[in-house]
Amino acid sequence: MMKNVLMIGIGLIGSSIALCLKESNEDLRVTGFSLNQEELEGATSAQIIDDWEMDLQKASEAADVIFLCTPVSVTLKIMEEISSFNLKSDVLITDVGSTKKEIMNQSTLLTSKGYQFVGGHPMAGSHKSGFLAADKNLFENAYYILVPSSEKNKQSVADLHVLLRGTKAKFIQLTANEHDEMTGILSHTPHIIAAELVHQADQLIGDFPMAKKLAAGGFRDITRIASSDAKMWADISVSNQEVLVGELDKWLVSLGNLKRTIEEKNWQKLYDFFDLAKKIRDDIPVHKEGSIPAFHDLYVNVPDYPGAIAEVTGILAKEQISLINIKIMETRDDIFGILCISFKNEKELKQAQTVINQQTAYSSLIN
Ligand SMILES: NC(=O)c1ccc[n+]([C@@H]2O[C@H](COP(=O)([O-])OP(=O)(O)OC[C@H]3O[C@@H](n4cnc5c(N)ncnc54)[C@H](O)[C@@H]3O)[C@@H](O)[C@H]2O)c1
Ligand SMILES: O=C(O)C(=O)C[C@]1(C(=O)O)C=C[C@@H](O)C=C1
Repeated sequence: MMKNVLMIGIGLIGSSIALCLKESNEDLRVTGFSLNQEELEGATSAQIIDDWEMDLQKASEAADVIFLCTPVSVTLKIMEEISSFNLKSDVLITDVGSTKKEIMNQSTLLTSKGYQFVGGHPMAGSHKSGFLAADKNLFENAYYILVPSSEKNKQSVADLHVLLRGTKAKFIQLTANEHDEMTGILSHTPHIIAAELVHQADQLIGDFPMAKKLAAGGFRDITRIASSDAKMWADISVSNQEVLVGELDKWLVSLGNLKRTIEEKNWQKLYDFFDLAKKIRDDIPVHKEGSIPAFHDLYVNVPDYPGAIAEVTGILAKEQISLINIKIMETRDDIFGILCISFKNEKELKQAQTVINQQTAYSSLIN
């Protein structure tokens, strides 16, 4: 029988999930809801959703499954709103928010009415927003965290595994506290630090306009996530306030210690600091399959890059190797560049290097 899935929010995550649902479930009708008609029409034309509705009550009451894919503060409000509707008695409601404690607390508004709620968070994403960035491969091999609201949720968790199998994600269960503690350190704090680094650099650029050109490798790598959506991150920071205040307190202390070590020119202590960080970082399996997905980057040296981009992408297309990102890193003022091409997994990265080596004279490096 046809199941009605309601996607509340059809941005990057809602649209990417919609594509995965449609890929692996034939008997689904996906309806989109948001406040933006242009977005709803665009996502329908792009065949991400089957139809759309701007009446939340009507859409929610017709749904068998509801995905809440809006910024966290909006999700909290919508949970309250839909809890007053006459939803189907067996409706399954889930969300994708980056924090879980507030969401799970709010879910009692739904579970107290007998509705099933399972908190969710696919641990993959991007600094891009909106349905135009939708990607059905976004969650492949990533962890998809589920937070059941009670023991009675077992069947709903199992139903979500089946419904979401097209994501090719790995499902794990955590409590809301475990989730917020870990993501606070591994995801939320890095975003705060990346944004603060950009603010600091902006002051420098005011004094030395030339600095913009020098903001190459290291700065680019550590600040990519500062291009993320401001509303999403303001919401996350407020929602995970307790963990983040604790984390930032620890940072203030450790940065103070580091500052003193540099003031003292204590070379050995600084060496040990960087050496230990390197050992720990090298041991975190961010580049291996099945862990937090990372971009698998190939750096191709292209002295005459305008023609080289077409040549390299042409070879990859011919060999049916899909790239997920391509950028030019200019290291000098004259025409000289390094193409940084990102792949979804290590296998495609290595295949790409092999065919580029075989079919061009460009040198390349995996990093
Ligand atoms: N972007 C990521 O990397 C990522 C990864 C995992 C989880 N998340 C979480 O997923 C959720 C969505 O993030 P995204 O990146 O898809 O955001 P997005 O900005 O791409 O999309 C947000 C969607 O919510 C809709 N929306 C906003 N306000 C609304 C309102 N008041 N009523 C109805 N709809 C409204 C927008 O129209 C849009 O469709 C957030 O809770 C975020 O924390 C994001
Ligand atoms: O890759 C990125 O751009 C992300 O920021 C993705 C990221 C993360 O911090 O890992 C961001 C927030 C989400 O809740 C989950 C994933």
